[in-house]
Amino acid sequence: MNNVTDSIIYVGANDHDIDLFEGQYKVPEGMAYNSYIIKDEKNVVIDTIDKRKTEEWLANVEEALGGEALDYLVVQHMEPDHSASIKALKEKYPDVTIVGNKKTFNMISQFFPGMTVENKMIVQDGDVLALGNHQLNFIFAPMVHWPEVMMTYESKEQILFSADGFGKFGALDSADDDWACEARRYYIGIVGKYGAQVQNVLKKAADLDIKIICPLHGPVLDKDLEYYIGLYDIWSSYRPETSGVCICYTSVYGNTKSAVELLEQELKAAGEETVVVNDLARCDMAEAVEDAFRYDRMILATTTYNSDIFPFMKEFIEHLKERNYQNRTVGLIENGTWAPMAIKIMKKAFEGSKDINMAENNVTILSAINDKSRKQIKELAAEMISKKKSLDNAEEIFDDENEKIKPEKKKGFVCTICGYIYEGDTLPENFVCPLCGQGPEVFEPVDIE
Ligand SMILES: Cc1cc2nc3c(=O)[nH]c(=O)nc-3n(C[C@H](O)[C@H](O)[C@H](O)COP(=O)(O)O)c2cc1C
Repeated sequence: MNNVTDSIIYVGANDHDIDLFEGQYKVPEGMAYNSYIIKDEKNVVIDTIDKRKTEEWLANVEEALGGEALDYLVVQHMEPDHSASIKALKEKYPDVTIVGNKKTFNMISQFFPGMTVENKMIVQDGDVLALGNHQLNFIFAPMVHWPEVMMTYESKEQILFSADGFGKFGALDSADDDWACEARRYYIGIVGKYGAQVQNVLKKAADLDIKIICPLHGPVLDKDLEYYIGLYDIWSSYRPETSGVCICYTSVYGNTKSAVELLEQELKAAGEETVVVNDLARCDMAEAVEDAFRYDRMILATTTYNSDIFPFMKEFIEHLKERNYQNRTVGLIENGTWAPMAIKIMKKAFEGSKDINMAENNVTILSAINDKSRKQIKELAAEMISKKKSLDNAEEIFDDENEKIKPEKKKGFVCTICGYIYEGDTLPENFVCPLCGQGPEVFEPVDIE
């Protein structure tokens, strides 16, 4: 049993058997499902655990309670990797009071049909639950990444229980000690679409004095918190984190791949330090998506395929758009043997995306590289070098007195059910969300980058 502090005990479990997390993410280092017990006059467990580890978790809870009663279960997130063991816990501790918000209990009735919750506490954003010395402050975090999500700030020991926020892929006993890589792939994959909502939560958290962050996946974070919060601020405001070029390609017979290799050589010869290359047919798609968001520039290289683009490239672009890919420079390379049209199709795909700076010097290969396309590749490399952003001011613009001014944020309202964002200073009366049909009551004000 690992103690987070004298009164806060980790009761989660590692899962090394899971092959795909959330049905799509490869997790070679497994997953940790975290849960925490707070011991005080009233004892609390923060979230349950995936059904794959219910028995181990119940044993951990029992050991941590040491024969004392369990008074509360706080349900921060209803996704089954956290809520699946609610029924089992209730059977073992029938007097436990379940703490959640209105949406939580709607979902409980759906995931556990027929289960009655006799002892429930429905909390509002900002409500406080006193446990004795400890005090739980509930912070709603809608669409980070489900509608019902709330975080919990324990104000005596200054601990933020951050639900899925600040989590990462990988079991706690895995050899992987590079937090950022698997936290970035996890964030961009699972939370990436909801940058505005994460910014909302970061704003609320900025007013708190936080000493420890206890996420529902990955390690407890108890030092250098500004590093982790800083990364979340970059990721959730869709700013590039690292200067570099991410090249993602597909190639059936190797000619488009040769063009990518030539471009990579040209970029490195011109002094580009970081060039990462992903073969979309063979790489982990989530890793390629992570790279696309990490770097400030991207090259997409693909074959024309039955008058469309190659399937893996189509899938990749959809993954980027679903996660609001924006604020990047993009260069395109197409291959075609009788009617190349990949550049036209890829440009169209990004038409609705924000702040995509399409390169002027794109490349068309007619089956195999020739002198003309070789020259285009050199020109594209030169343009990508010239468009390198110095990231310390990438997101800021300088006025003529060379004063750093932040681009002003626009006002908007976010639907806490589906994440749709309405841009405008006021939300029209009786506004209905075009995505999920909910009314104005589910919208919250948000600043838009
Ligand atoms: C199944 C298949 C369908 C293709 N469809 C088209 C097409 O519709 N239009 C076109 O100009 N080229 C088409 N091509 C040719 C490719 O775009 C490309 O020129 C060729 O595969 C060489 O590039 P690679 O070596 O990178 O695969 C097709 C190729 C394959 C294998």
